[in-house]
Amino acid sequence: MGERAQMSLDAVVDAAAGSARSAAALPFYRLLAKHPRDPVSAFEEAGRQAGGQIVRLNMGPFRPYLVTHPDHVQHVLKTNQPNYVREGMFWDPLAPLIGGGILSDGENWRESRKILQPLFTVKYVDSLAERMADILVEQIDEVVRPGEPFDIVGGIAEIVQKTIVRLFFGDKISDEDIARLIPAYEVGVTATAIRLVLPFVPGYVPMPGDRAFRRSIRTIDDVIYPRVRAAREDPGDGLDVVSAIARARRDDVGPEGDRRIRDDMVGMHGASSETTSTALAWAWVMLDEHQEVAERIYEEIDRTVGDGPVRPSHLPELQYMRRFLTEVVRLYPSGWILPRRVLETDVIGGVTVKAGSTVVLSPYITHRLEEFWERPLEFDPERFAPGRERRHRWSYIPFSGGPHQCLGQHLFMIQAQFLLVSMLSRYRPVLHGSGPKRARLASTLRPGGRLQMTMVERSRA
Ligand code: HEM
Repeated sequence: MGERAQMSLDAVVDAAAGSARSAAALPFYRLLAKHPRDPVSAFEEAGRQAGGQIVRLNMGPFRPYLVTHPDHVQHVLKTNQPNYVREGMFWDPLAPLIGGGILSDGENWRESRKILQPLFTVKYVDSLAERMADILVEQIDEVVRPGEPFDIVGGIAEIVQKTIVRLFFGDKISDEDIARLIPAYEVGVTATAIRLVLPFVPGYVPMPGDRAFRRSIRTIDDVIYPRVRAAREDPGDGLDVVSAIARARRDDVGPEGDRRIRDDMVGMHGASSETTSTALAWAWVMLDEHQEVAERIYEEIDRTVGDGPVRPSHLPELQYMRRFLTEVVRLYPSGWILPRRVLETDVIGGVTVKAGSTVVLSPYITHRLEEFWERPLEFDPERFAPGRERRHRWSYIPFSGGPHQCLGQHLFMIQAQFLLVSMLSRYRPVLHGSGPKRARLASTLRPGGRLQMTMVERSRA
């Protein structure tokens, strides 16, 4: 029997919820068995079979609803958002790392959001832009040795993370502490990845990676708490994020106040560095796979920036680069799944979702729905050219939407443009290894395999 037939057999009218139907069940465990080493392909296939309908992914004891149709996404993220909280099986494993601040939900999240929102307005982020451009160039010069291959995922992550830590902590953090913090964050976000695919395994059952995860938290806390205390003693008027938060939280005294700032700093690092690094790793893969796109980018950089250093005033002119990045995060949205717990039984698009269950939104799948995207699997930045494809507002959700919408969207765009232009105005990338690159499961979807790239000095005529 085909999977679709199986699904429709499983779908029954739920009398208790009036005319609402139960969601069809999709035997996800079979897809996992079919792609044993590649849960991302299993998930992609589930998305194709669901075709925008709400389905329950049957994983044995755990059966989350997969919600991908833009109308349904809008319902969960906006229309009835308070009913869908960011907690539950997917979030719980990360809770010891991210704590109870900006990446949580409820009252604490609301308070953090109110404090952090002013730090991410276009105006405020633009005021950091000069400094960000300088920090990035420094970091690129440290990591990139022209003519020598470097690991794309690791190398780009190093540049991005160091830049973010410098922006967040200003000169309140030493190079030695940065060198301890960054690997600890890396372990923190990767060690629990296995619990994402097996979210029904309770926290008390030991899993590979648990001890490394706990060690990483100890290191992070060892580095961050003293910085937080120092910022609270003397917040000054610095633009760095920890000082700004310390000023905003000057009334939250004692260890609890320290903890709230720590949670927001760690939450923001988690939300910003892995997502940005992953998107930028894919950017290099896309440049390599689409030479005609790369040529247009080179031409735009030559025309606007030339061989001088990129400055914030160049950014508005980098129109094609923006479309390119917008398309990169469509095809490879770093936040590929957005899980929520359902508080009260609800009906979405005629289908009942039950209280206590988990709803999984997936930008990755929504961005690939044929009904809403022309040639969805093709990489084509021009689809974002003014006046081109018209689309459903909620069919493009790389930065989520509604009250939890990403705070760092503008920061990402600026950082990504600075990084790419700084590198491409001086070098041409040569990627090693051939064939299409597959997404690999981490807390975000990184390009898989050992991807290496050599930066070759440009010859200018
Ligand atoms: C390619 C880059 C990025 C992508 C794809 C991305 C994506 C997302 C997504 C999907 C969410 C929503 C999570 C949810 O609804 O559960 C989110 C939230 C968030 N992002 Fe980003 N993000 C990126 C970069 C950044 C950067 C650079 C920052 C800078 C600090 C940042 C800060 C945040 C914060 C603080 C939240 C939590 C907002 C809240 O729940 O109130 N992000 N991001």
